Amino acid sequence: MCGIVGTLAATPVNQLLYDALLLLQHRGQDAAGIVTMQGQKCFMHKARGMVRDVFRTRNMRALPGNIGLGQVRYPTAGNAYSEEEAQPFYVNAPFGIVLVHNGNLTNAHALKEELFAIDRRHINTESDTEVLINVLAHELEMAARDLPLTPKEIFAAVRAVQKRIKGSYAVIALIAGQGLLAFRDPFGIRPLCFGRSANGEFMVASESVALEGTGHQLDRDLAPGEALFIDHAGQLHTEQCNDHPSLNPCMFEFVYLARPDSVMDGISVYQARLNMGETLAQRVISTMPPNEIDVVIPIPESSRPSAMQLAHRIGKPYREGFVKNRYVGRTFIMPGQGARKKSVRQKLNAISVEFKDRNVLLVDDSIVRGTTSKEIVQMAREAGARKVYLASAAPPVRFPNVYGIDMPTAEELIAHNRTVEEIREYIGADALIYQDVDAMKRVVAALHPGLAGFEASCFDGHYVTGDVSLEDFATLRAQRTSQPGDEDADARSRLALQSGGEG
Ligand SMILES: O=P(O)(O)OC[C@H]1O[C@H](OP(=O)(O)OP(=O)(O)O)[C@H](O)[C@@H]1O
Ligand SMILES: NC(=O)CC[C@H](N)C(=O)O
Ligand SMILES: [Mg+2]
Repeated sequence: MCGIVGTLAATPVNQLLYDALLLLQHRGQDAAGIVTMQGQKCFMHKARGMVRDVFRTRNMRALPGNIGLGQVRYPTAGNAYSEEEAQPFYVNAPFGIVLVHNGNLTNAHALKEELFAIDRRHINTESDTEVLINVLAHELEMAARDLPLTPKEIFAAVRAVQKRIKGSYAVIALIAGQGLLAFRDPFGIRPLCFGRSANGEFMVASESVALEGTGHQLDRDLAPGEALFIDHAGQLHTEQCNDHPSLNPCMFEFVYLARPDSVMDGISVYQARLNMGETLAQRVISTMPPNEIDVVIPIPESSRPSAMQLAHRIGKPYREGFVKNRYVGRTFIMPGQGARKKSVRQKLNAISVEFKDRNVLLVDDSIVRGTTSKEIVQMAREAGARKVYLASAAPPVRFPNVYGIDMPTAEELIAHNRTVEEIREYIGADALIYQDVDAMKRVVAALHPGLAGFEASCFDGHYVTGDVSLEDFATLRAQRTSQPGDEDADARSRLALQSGGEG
């Protein structure tokens, strides 16, 4: 789940893109990049790091032009440590294209070979986004006749792209001298919305919060499979480019990834989290007498709405027992377990008075590798808690994710092949209560009657695109367990395949 944004305005867009990327920073902390265009020329700056560190004044000055796009990266394919895989990507032919991508292509490895053998295109990194831009470039070349490109030709190219690429993708691209293109995968797994400012400036972004925070009003989400093209005159064209679109947004966006003040596919993320708190409260009530709980304490940041609603429902006080160091980023989206583990204690500190001699119910939005919960339960005990109960607003995370959340192997998941009792023991809590998967789907779906379902594979093992092969699992797993500077991902991928594929 990276954060992507694109904009077309009547004045320079460099600051606008920077501001939008800051609003999307929670979606990717590893690298950031912006491209602007003036006439036919592209100006790019990208590097590893957070937005504030990547863009200095001199970099901002070197980004002229009234049209541009940007990305904050959370690496979920390819190599997390490679500067070259920071986005945007650029290809010079045809026309000059730059592109940003949120999601994961599950067939990137096969496409890479196909691109070389048939389309004569060389891919120089492990990034699935480099594959994607080359597929788009090839299909645009096939569809285009004369300049300027027509929306019809562009949408024909997107249609052809959608036939070749598999997995999840929300994409924004600029075609030099032509305009801004955006499209979304036919299952609507990754989010993408657009809106306008009062003076007609246009913005497309991963989350509505990026629009609102930069003075734009949300128009609507792109439909699954739909493409949008804004030509240089600012004229908006849209077209459905898929014959079988169906809306299955990623459940993990509602659980953790998105900001609570965003509205995605018509669903308020905040309301979804409140609803999860409500059903979690019912589980708590049916598991243990609420009288055994003195206080409900959220594990900051993402669990707050669910914890608040849970406390309200069981009639117990909601208190802030942990203070978050606001200068430490999100732990879960850091690459590498070492960094994640170290930063939990740097990030959260307990306020002893809220724990001393009390039975506390800690609430988190999710338990993935168990890194946070294990530390936090220990910290609650050290702060003097009598009993430490833990509740998770999401069900157990048992299956790897291939659509843009960095959990490529089952073994790293604390709930994989473990019973709830075994997980409780590992974490060291006195009781562990999980959300029910069907209840979660029901209460979030209730906020949008038009949903086909959810991409909730990490909870239920069902992969909505229906075409993820053992080889796809193995390739991703090999890539994502590679170390900095490790050139041997392909060899490991073959080994993993021989030894049985899926995590
Ligand atoms: O079981 P784990 O592997 O530890 O992963 C789950 C934890 O990671 C996330 O927090 P994070 O610190 O990333 O962000 P937040 O501040 O938005 O809650 C999430 O909210 C859980 O607390
Ligand atoms: N999480 C994402 O959207 C990542 C995009 C792309 N697969 C990358 O790893 O750079
Ligand atoms: Mg958290």
